[in-house]
Amino acid sequence: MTTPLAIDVTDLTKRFGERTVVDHVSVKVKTGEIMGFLGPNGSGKTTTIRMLCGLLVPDEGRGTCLGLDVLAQSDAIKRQVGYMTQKFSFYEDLTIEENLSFVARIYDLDRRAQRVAETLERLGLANRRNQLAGSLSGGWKQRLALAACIMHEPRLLLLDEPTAGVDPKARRDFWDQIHLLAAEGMTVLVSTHYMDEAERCHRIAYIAYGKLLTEGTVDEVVAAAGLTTFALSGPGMGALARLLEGAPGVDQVAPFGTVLHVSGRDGAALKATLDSVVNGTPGVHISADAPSLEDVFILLMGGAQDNFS
Ligand SMILES: Nc1ncnc2c1ncn2[C@@H]1O[C@H](COP(=O)(O)OP(=O)(O)OP(=O)(O)O)[C@@H](O)[C@H]1O
Repeated sequence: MTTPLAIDVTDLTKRFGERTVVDHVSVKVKTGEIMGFLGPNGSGKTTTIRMLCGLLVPDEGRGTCLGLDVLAQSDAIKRQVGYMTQKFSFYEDLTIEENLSFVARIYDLDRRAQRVAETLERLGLANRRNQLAGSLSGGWKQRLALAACIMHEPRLLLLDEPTAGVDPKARRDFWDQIHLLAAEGMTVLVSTHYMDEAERCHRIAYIAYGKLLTEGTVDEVVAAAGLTTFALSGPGMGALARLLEGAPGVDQVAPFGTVLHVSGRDGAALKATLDSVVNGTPGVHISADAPSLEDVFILLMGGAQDNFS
């Protein structure tokens, strides 16, 4: 049996005044899939996500979200969406449980006490139910925010840069939780700038200047970029980086700690440049390396800027 599509949209376009902010974007997301949206600041990720779930009406395009028409049935879609924005707010002098009860009342949910109890349990907040929200660390605050937006049992969860400013352990816990929700059948759309978050998504889409440049699993996106990458290490990496910038076959030079990643789409030209430039530099070690997602995104961003300017 094939998994049904939670999202199936074609040519979504949004203009603000003269500017086309999202330009004919087509996306399919399966039910229970975690889809990450990446791209430079202001590239249209949030606008795309908001159109996908009925929060914003597209100027062009068509399609369905949760089996409902994104143009004609946006109100019905919205009711089945949980949206965790970057800036979530609580009453700091209310406990976790009181905050959730308050949210349940605002949204006029039925079975309020039961929903609050179930959500506390589901997100591992039950032991802390009496703790004041104002005294929580960043990671627990974020978990409370997640609890607040899944209490009405949405089928689609939108996370806008969910772990900005949260420490690595809390980020990992948060992502474990997101995977549990997805395994229960919730579809999740995430916008992020973090490579480690991207790598936790089932699929990713890269958007720049309103255009969808690539999408797929991390491995597919890396393979589709067709990059050859070499890792250089040894003395004088700074000087070597300056020599290699813009040389034939070199599309990008990026330091990763003490190692220099040098990448290009023309593998033979890149190898020839490295042979001639690095030859004669004593102590420099070169090895072929797998391109990282970050290498690919930096390249895509550079290419998009060239096309845009
Ligand atoms: N309601 C609006 N009216 C006018 N312009 C808008 C509106 N909403 C967004 N924009 C503009 O559209 C562009 C895309 O914004 P969007 O928030 O979708 O980008 P983003 O990729 O999510 O960015 P970031 O990574 O910075 O959050 C930006 O230039 C933004 O200023």
